Amino acid sequence: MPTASPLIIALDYSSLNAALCMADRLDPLRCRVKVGKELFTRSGPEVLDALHGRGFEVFLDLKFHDIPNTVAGAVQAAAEQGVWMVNVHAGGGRRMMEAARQRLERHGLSTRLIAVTVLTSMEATDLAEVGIAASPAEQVERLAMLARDSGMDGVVCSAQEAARLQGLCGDSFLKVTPGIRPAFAEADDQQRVMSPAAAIAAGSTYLVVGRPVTQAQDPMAALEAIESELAAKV
Ligand SMILES: O=C(O)c1cc(=O)[nH]c(=O)n1[C@@H]1O[C@H](COP(=O)(O)O)[C@@H](O)[C@H]1O
Repeated sequence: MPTASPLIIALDYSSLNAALCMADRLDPLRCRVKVGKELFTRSGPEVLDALHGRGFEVFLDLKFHDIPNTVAGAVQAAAEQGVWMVNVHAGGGRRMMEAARQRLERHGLSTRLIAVTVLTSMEATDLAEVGIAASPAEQVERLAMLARDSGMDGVVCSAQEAARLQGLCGDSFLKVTPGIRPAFAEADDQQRVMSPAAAIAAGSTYLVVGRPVTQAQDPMAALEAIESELAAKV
């Protein structure tokens, strides 16, 4: 039975053991989990089997960005390992995203496929340095429309852009929002942040939360504080 919770806990750990210790304290009925580049590079697919075995739905966050054929193969490989969601970079363009979508369809794979727009660690000056004159909000909007037209199920964006995308792309287009910072947490390297309750109110479908929980002195208390904040808003 998939959880109704919008929370995705980022298991950004440097070892399989550390990630599974955290997972063992979490409840698959109350959250999903995310496996990213560091953990996957260290542990390989074993971590996916271990998390699936514990009943978690897994977002495999490897942000594929390459030529269409390579990305299509990587997305197929992820989906065949049973992950719930996988992502690519929208900046890889229409042909790359369409190839990934077609590959999943051809093999009857139902893994959710989403595209990263503008990383939540970036602000306008970072975009300017890589030659993008648009504001983060404008660039997110552009890439979200391209992602939608290229067959993506949704996008990764900051919650600050979620309300605008809700209007443009509709309810069923997933808005997966990292950069979630409850009042008790530091921003760390995130630039475009929002609190859990504000993010849901803005139209986020899923909230990706890492360090505010995983680096907290008491991770379970931090998670419960976020759950209470969300429950108070319902
Ligand atoms: O695709 C992602 O998950 C992602 C995209 C993005 O724009 N920003 C972003 O922070 N993330 C991921 O979301 C998680 C956020 O973690 P914390 O900043 O620790 O809450 C990390 O695992 C990032 O890799």
